[in-house]
This record gives sequence, structure tokens and C-alpha cells, in this order.
Amino acid sequence: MPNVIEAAALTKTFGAVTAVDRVSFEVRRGEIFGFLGPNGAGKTTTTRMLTGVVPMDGGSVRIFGHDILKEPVQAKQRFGVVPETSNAYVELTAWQNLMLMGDLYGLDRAHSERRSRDLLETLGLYGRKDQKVQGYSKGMKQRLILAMALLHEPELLFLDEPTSGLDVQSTQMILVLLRDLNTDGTTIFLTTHNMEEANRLCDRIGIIRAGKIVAIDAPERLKTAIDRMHRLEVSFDRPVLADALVGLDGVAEAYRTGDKWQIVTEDPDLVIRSLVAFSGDCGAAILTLNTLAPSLDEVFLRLTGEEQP
Ligand SMILES: Nc1ncnc2c1ncn2[C@@H]1O[C@H](COP(=O)(O)OP(=O)(O)OP(=O)(O)O)[C@@H](O)[C@H]1O
Repeated sequence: MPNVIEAAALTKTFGAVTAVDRVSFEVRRGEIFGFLGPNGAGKTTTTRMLTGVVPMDGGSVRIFGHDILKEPVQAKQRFGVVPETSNAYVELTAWQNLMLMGDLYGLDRAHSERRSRDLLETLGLYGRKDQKVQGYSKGMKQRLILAMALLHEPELLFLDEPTSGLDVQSTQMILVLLRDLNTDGTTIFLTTHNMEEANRLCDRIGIIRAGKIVAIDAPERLKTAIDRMHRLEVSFDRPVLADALVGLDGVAEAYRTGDKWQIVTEDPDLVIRSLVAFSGDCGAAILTLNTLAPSLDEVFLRLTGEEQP
């Protein structure tokens, strides 16, 4: 399957902050690619470079083979963008915003009108089309922005946190439309905080942490990786050193939370044996020992480093 997006060593700095640090990945034709990361990880900055809104300091982006800096018009004709913050004019009605967008893309008026009506009907906004956008709820605004991004029938759609802070009804409408678009062949690049949404929707997920990609894989494969990792919680009757625990057989990570230690491992059985031997060797008695089942959220938090104090 040919690549629709090719990002190579994409880099952006703001003063001393490297917001995006040599990020490379490909998005294949027809897939829904989820881009996940905690606040400030670099998702929006990456999306802005991919869509040619801000220039990169290093690296390159090709969209359908067109370099976003050298051939921006050819690239931009092929994609639509739902940005993080609304790009609709609040003084205008939904209909006027759509007509304006149609003019920007050079669509003929009859085509713009036909397509706008279809999109507004699908997104439950047709009855409110002549109302100024300033009277819209957040969910209605988001649905309008999606309609604006889809007006020129792009083959690729970028969405930055499309359902963040929306009610269930708007979220559902947007997710159903995204799935239908994808079924009809639209490639989708989606940034989100929401692991469960990404899990339900995406063919592959890229996880970014502090400007760097830490994992790219299909959700099921990420889950397999998650399922391999288990967490144990242990406490001792006297202080022990992190280095001593990290050095034990089977321990992938060890960190302290309050008076307990959290241990990440692929092999809980081996770790429990190691802990018992360690306890005997150093004379620190085990007070409590629990095994905790892994969850999807945990893996995301572990990969993005947010879990550790
Ligand atoms: N225009 C800017 N000037 C200075 N620093 C910026 C600018 N834009 C982003 N940053 C910094 O770059 C880093 C990445 O920010 P970015 O908005 O891309 O993250 P994000 O993953 O989209 O976060 P969020 O989920 O909160 O939207 C952050 O440290 C942010 O403070």
C-alpha cells in the first residue's frame, strides 16, 4: 500500500524547547492513524508541520509524494484539516462559512451548495445552517469545522483532538462519520488523548513523548505488548534502594510511590521469587505484595513516562 504521509526526521524548536525531535513515520493509504501523547508532547506542532501551517526546522514532509514546502498547493488540494482551535468565522452563519470555504478551494457554487447540504444533514446541522456560528455549542462548532474540512472531498483528513470536550451525541456523530469516510477510502490522521477512542478507531497508533516517537504499532499489537507487562506493588519494613530492586531478576522498572514500590515486569512469577530471595538476603521483611492487572491506559502512561512521580 503506498504511503500518503511520509514524515522524515521532522524537527521543530521554540527557543530552548525542542517541541518535535526527529520524528519519522509513514501513514499508508486508506488507514486511520492515531497520534497519541500527553499534553505538550508535540502532537499539534507535528500536525502543523505536516499540514504546512508552520515550517519545520529540520526534516521533511511528503503528502501524496508532494513536498509540503516545495509543492504546498498540490499537497493541500488533497487534504482537509480540522484544527485544534476553530477556524470558523463566528460572525457568519454555518452556510456562509461553507460557501467561503468553497470559494477558497475554487469549487463552483452549485457543487459547494450540494455538498454543504449533504454534509450538514449528515452532521445534524442543516436545520441551523442560517444561524450565526457564535450561537453554536462547542459540539456544533466542531461538526461545522469537520464539514468545512470535507467540502472539497479530500483524500486525506487531519484532525487535532476532534472529540475533546464534546458531548456524547457530537462525539458519536463525528466518530461514525470518520468511520464511514474511511470505509469509502479516506485516509485519516487523528491526534488524541483518548486511548480508548484510538483503540476503537485506528489501524495504527503512534505514541509521542516529549517530542519523540516512543511506539508505532497496531492497537492489538500494542495491547499484546501491554499484556506482557505486569505491575507488582511491594512494601518492606525498612528502606531499600531503587538500584537494588532494579538489579533483581525479572524487574524491568522499579519506582517508589509513598511507602511502596511499584515494579514493572514481564514475568511476575520470577519477580516474586527474586523479591523473596532479596528480602532474605538483606533482612528487609516484605510487609505487602500485590499484583496489579495491566490496563490500556497504563501502557500509554508507561510509554509516555507520565506514570512515574
Ligand atoms: N508557538 C509556540 N511557542 C513556544 N512554544 C511552543 C509553541 N507551540 C508549542 N510550543 C511548545 O512545544 C511543546 C509541544 O507543544 P504542542 O502544542 O505541539 O503539544 P501537544 O502534544 O499538541 O499538546 P496538547 O495536547 O496540550 O495540545 C510544548 O512544550 C509547548 O509549550
